[in-house]
Formats: sequence, C-alpha cells, structure tokens
Amino acid sequence: MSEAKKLSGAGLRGQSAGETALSTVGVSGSGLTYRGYDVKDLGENATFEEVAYLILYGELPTQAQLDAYKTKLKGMRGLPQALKEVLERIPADAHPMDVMRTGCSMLGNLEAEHSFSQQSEISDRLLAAFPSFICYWYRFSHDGVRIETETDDAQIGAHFLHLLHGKAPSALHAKVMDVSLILYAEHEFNASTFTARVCASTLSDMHSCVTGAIGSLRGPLHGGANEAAMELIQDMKDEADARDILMGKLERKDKIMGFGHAIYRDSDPRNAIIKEWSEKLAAANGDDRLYRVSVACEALMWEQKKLFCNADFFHASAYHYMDIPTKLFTPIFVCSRLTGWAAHVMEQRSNNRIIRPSADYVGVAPRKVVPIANR
Ligand SMILES: CC(=O)SCCNC(=O)CCNC(=O)[C@H](O)C(C)(C)COP(=O)(O)OP(=O)(O)OC[C@H]1O[C@@H](n2cnc3c(N)ncnc32)[C@H](O)[C@@H]1OP(=O)(O)O
Ligand SMILES: O=C([O-])CC(=O)C(=O)O
Repeated sequence: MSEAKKLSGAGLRGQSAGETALSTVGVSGSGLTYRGYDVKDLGENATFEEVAYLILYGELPTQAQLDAYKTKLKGMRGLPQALKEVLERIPADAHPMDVMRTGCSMLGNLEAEHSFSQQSEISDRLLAAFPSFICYWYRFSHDGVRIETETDDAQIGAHFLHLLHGKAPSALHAKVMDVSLILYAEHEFNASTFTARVCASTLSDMHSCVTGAIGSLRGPLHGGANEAAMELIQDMKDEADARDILMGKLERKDKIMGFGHAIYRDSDPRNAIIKEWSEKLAAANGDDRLYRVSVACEALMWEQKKLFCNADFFHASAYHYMDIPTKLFTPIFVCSRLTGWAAHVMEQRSNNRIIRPSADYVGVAPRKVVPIANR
C-alpha cells in the first residue's frame, strides 16, 4: 500500500479545514470512498442516481426509494420561461461554464431558497435541471432550436446525451456517462467544494454556494483540465508524436493538464475506471488514435516526472468518442459534482461556524498618509 503524499506548504495544503462524513480522498495514498463505499464498487454496482441519493440523503436507496427518486428528478427537468429567455440571450461563443454559472444564479432568482428546510428540494431541482439548461443553451445558440428538456430517459447521463444529440444514446454511451457522473460526484475539500462551504458558512443560500463553486471548478487547474487535456491530445498523430509534443512541453516547463493531484500520491483511482471505458469506446468507434496517444502520454509522464493521470485525462478521449463538444466537458462535471457540493453545504449548515482563516501579513510597516499634494 502506498504512503500518503507529503502535504505541506502553500495552498493550505495538509491543513484540516473541518470535518466531513461524505468522502475520503487518498487516505492511504490512493483510494476514494463516498460515505464508506469505494468508488470502484459504486462504479461497478450502482447507478449515478443511487450515488446521488447516497451522497445527498446518507444511504443507498432501496428499489422503491430509487424508483421514487428517479420519478421525482424526471419531473423536475423543465425550465421556467424566464430562464429560457436568459439562456437564449447568452452568445454562442460564451464559455459553457459561464452559462452554467448564470443559469444557476438565475434559477436562484426564480426559485429562491427562502428557508434551509428547502435545501434538499433545491438540490434535487438543480440536479435535475442542470443538464436541461446547458443543453437548452447549446442547442439554441449553436443549432437555432428550442429543445424540449423533458425527456423520458430514466437516467441523467442518458438524458444529457439525448438532449445534446436529439436522439437517445446507445447503451454503451449511456453506461459510460453514468459511470463518469459517479466518478465526478464527490471529492472532499477540493477547491470548488471548499468555495461552496465557505459561502455556506455565511448562512448564504444554496444557489449562491453552487454558483460560486461553478466559478471555482471552471479553472484549468481544477475541472477545466478535462477540456485542456482534449486540446492537448486532439492533434497528436500517433504515439511518437505524442511523446515529441509532451517532451517539448516538459522542456518548456509547461503544466500538463490532466496530470498530478493535490492529494493523491501515485494514482487517482478514478483514472483506471474511465481509462477502461475510454478503451471500450475506442474499440466501438473503430478509431483508437485518441486512446493510444493518451496511453503514450500517461507512460511518458510517469517515466519523466512520476506524474500520473488524474480523473480528467482519460475523460477527454471518452467524452470525445461520445461526440460531446470539448467545451461541454466541464459542465458535465458540474452536473455530477452538484451532489457533492450540495451535500457539503448541508453538512456545513448542520454544524456551522463562519469560515474565516487568518493571514500572515507581509506588507509595508505602519505609515502615515502623505497629503495628496506632497506624494
Ligand atoms: C478533477 C480535478 O480537479 S483533478 C486536477 C485537475 N488539474 C490538472 O490536471 C491541472 C494539472 N495539474 C496541476 O496543476 C497540479 O498537479 C495540481 C493543481 C492538480 C496539484 O497541484 P500541487 O498540489 O501544487 O502539485 P504538487 O505539489 O504535486 O506538485 C509537485 C511538482 O510537480 C509539478 N507538477 C504537478 N503537476 C504537474 C503537471 N500536471 N504538469 C507538470 N508539472 C506538474 C509542480 O509544478 C511541482 O513542481 P515544483 O516542485 O518544481 O514546483
Ligand atoms: O480533490 C481535488 O483537489 C480535485 C479533484 O480531484 C476533484 O475535485 O475531483
């Protein structure tokens, strides 16, 4: 078993910022559990709706609870007219993460959280509505169509692909989306979740917490890495080309997106799972170039830097094989991580003290204001 990564230095690394009962990350160097269940076990033996229920409500559902939950979520997919009008005004060249942020914020105006007793309803509503509003905006701004966001798909992953492509996905694509949503659902005190918790600690509303979290997830050092990884691999012709491109980047000391992790030491347990599905998609697709160059990148990064793929790297090829436009990669992460964010907000609220750390002052010594005419 590997040792835990040495955690110290800037970025609050290694400092406990609170307690959580939601997940463990890299407790023994690698490994990820949601409420005590290994993510691999969940990926193999549960669906995303079961995992969302586990994260938001504390236990895996019974069949009756799951059926009722799926029916409930299905009934919450519609968008208010005012939100559609806002989405229609956002230009096609906007970043979809900005669309998510605006959509979440707008829904907070239309369906505000007036009391914390509404927190579970609001979380379920966001979980159901996120795929609707990213696809509504995308299809309107790119194809000029106003889609109907209430599909009959039982699961969120299939529903997303259906809205995006205008037809129900294959069983393989629906399965991969479902697993992907499970992998991205929760990850302890990562940057976006911590953003949500800081916001929650002021006793703010759920939509504000989630809107802030979306902003944090957008950056390429966090969720935005899956898009950046796609941009890296998309033009690699073959394994040799992949090695040349990466060596050049390493010589220039560029960051390679989709590699490394703040907590894990020698692997991210989500990588092996999505990598396997990417390989299956490549085979089904009949063109495995993206998969092969990704494997070559993985080998070279380990050989040269002892850096491993995080959850984002093989998601790039997997999503591409399912015809998902690159700029929608990080919004899918949002559709999943909403579960973790919302559960952390609820956990923070249940035992709250405002999060307000201190800073080490490194500025100038105390001084007097010089009258403006003498400066
Ligand atoms: C779902 C997710 O959010 S997973 C993370 C997604 N983000 C990325 O893939 C972006 C690329 N990766 C990174 O920038 C980093 O690895 C982070 C942000 C994830 C973690 O950052 P840190 O905890 O500061 O990394 P860590 O302490 O392990 O870095 C050790 C060294 O490896 C280098 N390093 C880490 N990751 C990379 C990388 N992807 N490419 C090149 N060098 C890297 C660091 O620059 C550092 O070098 P230094 O000691 O010379 O400064
Ligand atoms: O934990 C982190 O720092 C980033 C990450 O992998 C995640 O949020 O899924």
